[in-house]
Amino acid sequence: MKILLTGASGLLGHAYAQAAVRRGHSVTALYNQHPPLASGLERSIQLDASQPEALTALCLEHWPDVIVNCAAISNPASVDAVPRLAEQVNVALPRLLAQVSTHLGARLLHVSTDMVFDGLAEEPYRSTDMPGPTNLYGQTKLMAEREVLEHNPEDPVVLRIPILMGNSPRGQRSVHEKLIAAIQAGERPKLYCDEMRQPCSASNVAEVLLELSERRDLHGLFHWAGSETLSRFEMGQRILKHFGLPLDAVESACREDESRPANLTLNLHPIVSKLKTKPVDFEAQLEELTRVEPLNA
Ligand SMILES: NC(=O)C1=CN([C@@H]2O[C@H](COP(=O)(O)OP(=O)(O)OC[C@H]3O[C@@H](n4cnc5c(N)ncnc54)[C@H](OP(=O)(O)O)[C@@H]3O)[C@@H](O)[C@H]2O)C=CC1
Ligand SMILES: Cc1cn([C@H]2C[C@H](O)[C@@H](COP(=O)(O)OP(=O)(O)O[C@H]3O[C@@H](C)C(=O)[C@@H](O)[C@H]3O)O2)c(=O)[nH]c1=O
Repeated sequence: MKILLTGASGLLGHAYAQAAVRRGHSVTALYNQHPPLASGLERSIQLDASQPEALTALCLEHWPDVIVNCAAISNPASVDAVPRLAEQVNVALPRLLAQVSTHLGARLLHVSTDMVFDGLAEEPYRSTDMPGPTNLYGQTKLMAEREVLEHNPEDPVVLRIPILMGNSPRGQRSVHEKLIAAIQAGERPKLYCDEMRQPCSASNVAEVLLELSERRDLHGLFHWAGSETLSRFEMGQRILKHFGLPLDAVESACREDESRPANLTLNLHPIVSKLKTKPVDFEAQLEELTRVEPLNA
């Protein structure tokens, strides 16, 4: 298949590009500031999502079978810092991709987040549960879901995912990379013992996205996550243990404000029983981590 991938230089986009190339698909990778590092790409094209005209022209010229959207201003602090750009990348871009993919008859897969929920539920969140984002990042991602489902009514996939583990292309993005860098910079990070997450590896989510790219019969709004829920403090302790670092290099803390949802555990039905790809536990996610120099060092 001809796949057009946005956000190919990011943590998830890089993992998806590698998986899709391995499966023999033709991947055209879009990026903004950082050229993608995956090998075997058909083409890499610099394209700022805040300039929609160029993207439309590219889609019409390239006419992909599948469009996978991994581009975003991808965390709450960044969205708060650049709200206008976040609206363009997190909301206007998915809307445009939904409109163009409908016109092309292409399959659209859009990545969303567990942070569309308020974190107050007693039970794991189902994909039919009422969202209630507690920060601007979650609000932009929820708006994007609605844009995709409205403008691509045919057979879109919106996949909500949790915080991702994994080795990022430039070695600065993911949980263990940020944690170890802070410790190496002499900090003693405070990790929240009252913030529960269901982390998953970028490689496992990439496999799910790839399977869904190929399974046009499966479409709609789905949840995917790891098989374990743990606190951010527990995640930190397990990462330190994995790398043989002293456990007292971090300290336990409680969340200071309600903009950080407490418990975002997701219910993975119905998709978990329909896919060959299975959720991975935290140990398997740790095993993937290597403290390598950034790929483009
Ligand atoms: N990582 C996580 O823990 C989680 C991520 N998600 C979601 O998963 C998806 C991927 O996230 P993740 O891989 O972490 O993101 P990253 O922050 O690692 O990468 C973001 C990507 O978006 C691209 N991008 C940013 N701004 C623009 C722009 N103006 N024009 C074009 N491209 C742009 C970046 O390109 P460049 O760097 O080249 O500028 C990069 O490729 C996002 O939708 C995110 O919301 C959801 C839950 C958790
Ligand atoms: C988890 C955590 C964060 N922080 C601080 C560090 C940082 O300044 C800020 C944000 O934390 P993080 O960088 O982990 O980002 P976070 O706000 O947890 O967002 C995460 O969730 C999903 C939605 C994503 O999209 C990911 O990109 C990931 O950034 O909070 C603590 O002080 N203690 C903690 O335990």
